Amino acid sequence: MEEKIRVGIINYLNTRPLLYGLQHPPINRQIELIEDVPARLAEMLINDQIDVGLVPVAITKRLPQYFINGSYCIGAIGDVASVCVFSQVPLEQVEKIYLDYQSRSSVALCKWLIKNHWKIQPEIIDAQNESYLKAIKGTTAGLVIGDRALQQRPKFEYIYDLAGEWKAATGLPFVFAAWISTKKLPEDFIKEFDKANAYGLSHLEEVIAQIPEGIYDLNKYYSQDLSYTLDNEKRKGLEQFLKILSSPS
Ligand SMILES: C=C(O[C@@H]1C=C(C(=O)O)C=C[C@H]1O)C(=O)O
Repeated sequence: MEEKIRVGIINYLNTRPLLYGLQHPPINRQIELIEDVPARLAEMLINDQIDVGLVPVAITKRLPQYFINGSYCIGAIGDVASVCVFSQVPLEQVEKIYLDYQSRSSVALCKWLIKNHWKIQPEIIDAQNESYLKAIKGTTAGLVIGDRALQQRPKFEYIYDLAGEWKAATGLPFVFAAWISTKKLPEDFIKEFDKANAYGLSHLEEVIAQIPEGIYDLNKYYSQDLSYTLDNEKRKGLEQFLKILSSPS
């Protein structure tokens, strides 16, 4: 039997439509799915433990060569809802900001926004584990991504959505993660893989039906907040972000 292609995928709700597609035939027979948080998937790609992964685009600067596969990504045209700085006070009064240890792209974006868009000078702390969520209070704010961000939303008066802030700063959509590999993948595989992504995205009702009802409207999340197509505008946004990351700050 042919060896399976190891595919790393984020274990948040944001990927569930893509996951749905990948769990269906024929692609499901060709791949082994490995689920983890974005920062861990990035390490797995760097260490050759996966062949392709929906990994944070910010880590491409650590790869000697890379390929962006297919026509789908985790992106947003405006507010994304699940990547935000949460605070009890307005940004101008914030003294410390914790950055999410599960993230790579949003951490880099947040640092850039702090310096170039918000123009504030808080102390920046890299969170090490989940306990930082409890430290977000008073003049201490925190960047939180994924499902945990959706859970934080009702608890905070001030919410700064990073995709919306990027859009305000640059006029462009933002790409958080894309299907990145360090080696060229077979063309026919990419074609099937892309079809599977499209299949999942065209079955949102079924995807949502599999998830227990929570605190956020998933129909809105999948069809308005997140934007999965890696179109020209997103590629422009991605290019601009990668340029920022490679320029000395
Ligand atoms: C939209 C999101 O985008 C994510 C943010 C990432 C990052 O900051 O590195 C990576 C993958 C995505 O899961 C989210 O997590 O909610």
